[in-house]
Amino acid sequence: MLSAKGLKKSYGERVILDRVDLRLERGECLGILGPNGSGKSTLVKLITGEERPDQGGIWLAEKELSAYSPKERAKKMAVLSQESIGPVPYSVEDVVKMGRHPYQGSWPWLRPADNKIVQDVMKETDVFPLRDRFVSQLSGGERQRVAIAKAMAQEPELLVLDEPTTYLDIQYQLAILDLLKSWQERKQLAILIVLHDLNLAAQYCDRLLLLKEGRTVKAGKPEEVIQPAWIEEVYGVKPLVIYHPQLQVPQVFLQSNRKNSLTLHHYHG
Ligand SMILES: Nc1ncnc2c1ncn2[C@@H]1O[C@H](COP(=O)(O)OP(=O)(O)OP(=O)(O)O)[C@@H](O)[C@H]1O
Repeated sequence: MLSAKGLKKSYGERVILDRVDLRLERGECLGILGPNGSGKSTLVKLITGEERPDQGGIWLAEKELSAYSPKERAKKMAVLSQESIGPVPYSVEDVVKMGRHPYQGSWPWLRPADNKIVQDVMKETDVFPLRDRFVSQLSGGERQRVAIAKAMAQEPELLVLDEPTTYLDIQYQLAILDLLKSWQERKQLAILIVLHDLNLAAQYCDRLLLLKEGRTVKAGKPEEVIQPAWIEEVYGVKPLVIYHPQLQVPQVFLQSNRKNSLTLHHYHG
């Protein structure tokens, strides 16, 4: 569905991404991990065509990304950022309808078949009861569901998300990721997702790519990537990695670097 080879990007003298390769099959979820400033969002910008690489190539469904018109590209790929829909004064239904833009023909642009898709995705994402509300009146979690509904209405084959759960509480984080997972399985959707939460990434992603200073340090299945040595190399912290008792995926337990000194302090009264 998506492949990238030898991606390099610099801003001025600074190399932000250096020889990054990736491959994503239909129906697969690839998580991009790495510390602040490691180049994750820059990688996303290259893949969505917002920025061009200095070197290397990107292929979307076997065709070079730069060969797509914006409309053709939008039929293949939908993009969702942290705050993908601002507090705009449009109704939820109008925003979801915007997802049908790439399929817009001549007037009347929203055919009955388009309208049915809009109604169906609003029900699937549970925003149907909110359909007449202004997006500006919704909570962050509700807005993110609307953003997903709009992306679903676009009927992409690849969905690219940059930290979609950052501002959400744990209930909404799981709700959004579960929604994406079922969409992935039902439609064989390919997902490329930037996540900061290593534990959620290990649970939801089929493969992970770990970046440090613009380079791939490790790529592979969660059990290959979420290992103490790689985490320490990339983040500079010493985690405990334990397998989830029910899901059998690696989970990271953090412990403060100050733990020993605090214990000593306590001990000496
Ligand atoms: N347009 C730009 N011009 C100059 N430098 C930039 C530009 N965009 C990003 N950078 C720099 O590139 C580096 C990587 O940024 P990027 O946003 O890709 O990191 P990230 O891994 O997504 O970080 P975070 O986890 O904090 O969101 C940072 O040091 C950033 O300051």
